[in-house]
Formats: sequence, structure tokens, C-alpha cells
Amino acid sequence: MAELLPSIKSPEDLQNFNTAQLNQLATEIREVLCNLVATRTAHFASNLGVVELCIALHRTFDFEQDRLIWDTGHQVYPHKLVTGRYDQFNTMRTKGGLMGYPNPNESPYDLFMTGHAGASVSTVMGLASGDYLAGHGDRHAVAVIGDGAFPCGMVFEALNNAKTLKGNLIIILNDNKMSICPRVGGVADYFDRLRMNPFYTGFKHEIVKALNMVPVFGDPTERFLAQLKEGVKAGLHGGMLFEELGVNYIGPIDGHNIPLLRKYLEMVKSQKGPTLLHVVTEKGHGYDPAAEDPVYYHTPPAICKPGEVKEEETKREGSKAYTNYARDAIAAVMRRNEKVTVLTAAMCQGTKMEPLREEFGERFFDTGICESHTVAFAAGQAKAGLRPVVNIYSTFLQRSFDQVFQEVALQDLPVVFTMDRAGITAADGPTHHGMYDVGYMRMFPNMIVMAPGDADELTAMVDFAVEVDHPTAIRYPKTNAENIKRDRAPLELGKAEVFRRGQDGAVICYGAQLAEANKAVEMLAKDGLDITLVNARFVKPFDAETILPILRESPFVVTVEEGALLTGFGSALLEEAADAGVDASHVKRLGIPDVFVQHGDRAEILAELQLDSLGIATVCRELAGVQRKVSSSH
Ligand SMILES: Cc1ncc(C[n+]2csc(CCOP(=O)(O)OP(=O)(O)O)c2C)c(N)n1
Ligand SMILES: CC(=O)[C@@H](O)[C@H](O)COP(=O)(O)O
Ligand SMILES: [Mg+2]
Repeated sequence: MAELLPSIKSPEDLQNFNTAQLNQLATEIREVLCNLVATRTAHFASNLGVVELCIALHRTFDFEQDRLIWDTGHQVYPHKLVTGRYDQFNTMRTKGGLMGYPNPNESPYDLFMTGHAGASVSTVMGLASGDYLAGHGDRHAVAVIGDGAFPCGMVFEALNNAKTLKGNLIIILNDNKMSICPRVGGVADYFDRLRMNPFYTGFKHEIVKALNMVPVFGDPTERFLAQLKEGVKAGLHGGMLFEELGVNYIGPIDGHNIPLLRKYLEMVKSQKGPTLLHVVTEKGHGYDPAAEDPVYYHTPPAICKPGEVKEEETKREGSKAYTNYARDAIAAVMRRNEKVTVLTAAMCQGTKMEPLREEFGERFFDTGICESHTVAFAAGQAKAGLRPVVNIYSTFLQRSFDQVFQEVALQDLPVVFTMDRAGITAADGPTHHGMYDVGYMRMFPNMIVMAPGDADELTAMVDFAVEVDHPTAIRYPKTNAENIKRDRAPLELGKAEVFRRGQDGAVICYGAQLAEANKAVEMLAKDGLDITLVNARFVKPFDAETILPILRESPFVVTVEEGALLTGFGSALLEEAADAGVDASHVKRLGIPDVFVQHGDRAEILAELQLDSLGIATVCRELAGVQRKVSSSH
């Protein structure tokens, strides 16, 4: 039972706590985190790891004045608990409840709504710069960034800029040796070497003490010794990479020791110039199963009883998510064709590609959280004759817009984009819904852009894409995939599939809501409405040959897609109609309107958007009623 937490209405309440109370608070926060994941899936291990760091930060700084950004934002739960949101904590990630990421609408202590990694150093630099120019140069700006997020290109762009900053910049590197999967790459190795620093292992103190006994001034022997001292010190001094960039490096230090953290935070607070404090933490700290398996416990399913966890995982793995179909289809083409490679930007676990990592060794690439690099890298591979499959979530691929344009589309290179989480991602919310990929892919010449209507179609699209000599993009959502029974028309470039023809109206579906559209049409048939149903398959090339006649002949047309209406499939249809001089005033587009959709339950959100069978049927009935009225008044 939490004793201290309920009384904390703001971080000010921490200011009188002694060390024992701060430690107790850490224990209480961990209990609350454990209770939360007992009820629902949520980010867990990362939050367990930053409890002490969060407490020490709020105890040292005044973030009503000072600035704090948690990079990515998935580790923000302890911060929410000490900034007055304990009472609402059990609403976490539910509709209308607390968001699983920082949210300025919830609290002035959350400055940016984030969920994508790597922006924190840039944004706090902007805040520091703004504060300085506004005459608040005494404020401090703190970015807490994980070792997984650190290799993002943007972080190095910020570091490059840091020494010019007027204002107080503090970067806390939260090094837990993990991204979602074990971190990879040269920066990871560098952090490993820094961890070997005697400063952290405890030897440095002794060596520096000994060196300090060497006299600096005096005769030539002393001068030689002084030089030796500086040389040895340089060798001992970790973080040269940062120092060379003009950023002071301090650490590494133990990130689970509150008094030690406070001591070092006080030190960096008084430091002039940009400073990086390297803090070593354990992902999952305080809950042994999470510390032992931080990959699984990054976002575990609800842990009802610890013993049941692995069983849950089996269920999850056994379910037929689109992700599984994509993974299996990619594996199959990799077995058939040695030129096919697969790339992930640190999302091996979410895309379920761990078996591919094991099976394909040299043809599997985890680039870290570096989406822009990944796409340009894939372009290079394609130019060299390979067939790269870039498997990135729709929302994170936004980071590579320019590489998709210049390195891939402009060169017309055969890179395949498999865009997972395209659509509503539910509890993660607006930072993670994959809403914009239809637009950002279809606008480029040379691109072939498609979406499967069901499970087997995804497999067919992957097979098709690796054989095409152009860039291709395939989108699919975070949900289980159904197969719709029918005489399946073979997949053909730029060709839609007409499921059924009716004279009362038409539904044209782009992507995985096809099963819902199909159900809607069956429901409508029971009402006596005979509706055409089209599985569009491609938004580009657009099948004007099939779709425009349907537009001409149908009393109404409803387009269905799980993506932004602006730039989406329905918009493409309207553009085609306008260009061909076909009347489209009877077209109703269903999709995601021009708003940021909040977090919640997937089915519930889709229902609100009228993207489920009931919603589609309702819209069709309304339109059919309007049409009847129009025709009877003539
Ligand atoms: C641009 C972007 N790509 C991928 C992700 C998915 N993602 C979320 S957290 C995470 C790992 C972050 O590792 P780290 O920063 O070390 O934090 P930790 O979980 O270890 O605390 C990844 C890959 C993301 N949020 N943003
Ligand atoms: C913080 C983050 O970006 C990821 O952890 C994300 O929440 C993963 O989403 P999935 O759970 O859909 O893989
Ligand atoms: Mg990490």
C-alpha cells in the first residue's frame, strides 16, 4: 500500500523527503508499476529502470522553471507519478485516461507529446535557447535519453550544434545496455567501453589520487612526470568523443543510487557549457523477471500471475497477426532468393523477426533506431543488386521521408517497404498510429503502393514486390488477419479485385478493413440492398479502368481505408475522377479525418470512425436513403 505517493501532488512535495523516504518512494513507484501491468499491457521494464533517476531529477531541479524532456517518452510513468498523476494512474493507456507518453494536455511538466525516439536533445536545446533569449538564462534544460535512442542521427546533429548554445544544456545518457532488443552498433560498443572506465569500476579514484601526488612544476624530471600525468589522465578520461565535440562528459555513475545521483546532478547543474552525464541503469530493475528478460518485459501483456507469462507469450506468438504473415512471407522469399535482405530499425521484436535474425545471419540487418539511414542503406543495397525489404512501422518510416524520395524513388530502385502498424495502433496513441503512409508513398513517381485485403493477400504482395523492378510499399495494421473466402483473383499490378457487383451502391475498400466491408455488404444484402464490393489492392497505380465505371454506375460510393483521409485512397479516387471528368459528388470517404486520433481500444476507435462493419453499413444505409429520396423527388 503506497504511503508517500498519494500525498505527492507536485515534485515540490519531494523536497523535504530524506534519503530513506526517497528510497521508500522508489519502492512504492515500482509497486504501482507492477500493479499496472497486472491489469494491462504497458511499457514496463524501461520505467522500472528510471525510478531513482526520475526521483533524483525532480529532487535536484525545479521543473516548473527548468526544462525536462524524456526522450521517446515510454519511460515517463514514474515522472507522471511524481508530478501529480497518481490518482489517475489506473486509467493509463485507456480511452480518455492518461497517455502512455508525455502529454502537455495532462501536465505542465510534460513539455512535448512524444513517442518517436531521438528528438530530446534538439528540443531541450531549443528550450534553453528560448529561455536564454527571454532573459531566463538561469534555467536548466535536461534531456534524458536512452542508449537505444542515442544513435539516432538527429542526436548527433544536436551534439554538433551544442557547443554554440547559450543556455544550460544537460544530457543524461540512461545506459541500460538495451534498446527494445539488445542495442547494436558502434555507439553501443563505445558505451560498453565507457562502462569499463575505472571511474565506474571504482579504480579511477585510486589512480587519480596517486597521480595527484606527482608534482606538476619544477625540474625537467617533474615536467616529464607532469606530461605523463596528463597523458594518463587523458587515457583515463572517458567520453572523449563528447569532449571533442565540446560537450563535457561525466560518468558513468550508478543510476540506482539516489544520493549519488543527486550529488552528480548537483555537479552538472553547476557546470558551464553543455554536459553529458552517463548514468548506468538496469532495464527492469527491481522486478527480477523483467531484469532477466527485458525484451519480453519491454511491453508485456497483462501479467496476471508471473507463472502465466510465458503462456501468454505463446498465445501472442500463435495468433495470426498480419505481422506474422509478413514475417513468414519475407522468410519464404529469403529462402527462395539469396538476393533478398531484410532490414529493421531496432524493431526486431515488434516485427517478430527474431527467427529471421537467427536464420539469415548476414542477410538480416538491425540498424538501430536509425530509420533514415536504414532506407538510404537499403537503396545502396538495391543499387548493388540486392532485393532489400525494409520492415519498419508506418509511423517510424516518417523519419525517412526524404530518403524514400531521393535515395529510393528518384533512383527507381527496387526497395520493398513492408509498413507494419499502418492504421490504428490503439493504446500507444497519436504518436504511433500509422496514418500517413498512403500519402507519403503515393506522391512519389515510380512507387507501387498497395495494401492487402486479407492474410493471404499480404503473402502474395510480398512475393510480388520482390520481383518488381521498382520501389514498392505494402501497408498492414496491428491486428489479426482474416482470410476472406472467395474465388481469389490473382494479384496483378495496378488491378483491383471486384468481389461482387450490385446496383444499389458500391463500397471500395483499400486494405485490411475489407473483412469488415464484406460483413457490411452481407448485412446490407439482408436489408435488400445489393452493393458492389471492390478490394482495391493498389492505390498506385490506381485502377481507373475498374473503378471509374463503378463510380459512374453506382448511386453512391463509399471508400474505406484505415488511414488519413487527406492524401489517402479516397482522395486518390477523387483526383482520378476529377482528372477523367467523372462526377464524384456521390462519394463518401471513410477513414481518419484531419485530427490526431487519441489512444484507446482499437475496435472502439474503428467503430467511432465508422470503419467497422456496423459503421460502414450505417453509412451505406444513409446514402441509400438519400438516393431513394433524391430519385423519388424527380
Ligand atoms: C523513431 C523511433 N523508432 C523506433 C521506436 C521504437 N522504440 C521505442 S523504445 C525503443 C527502444 C529505446 O531504447 P532506449 O532509448 O535505450 O530506452 P530503454 O527502453 O532502454 O529505456 C524503440 C526502438 C521509436 N519509438 N521511435
Ligand atoms: C515506445 C515504442 O515506441 C514502442 O515500445 C512501441 O510502443 C511498440 O509498439 P508495439 O507494442 O506495437 O510493438
Ligand atoms: Mg536503453
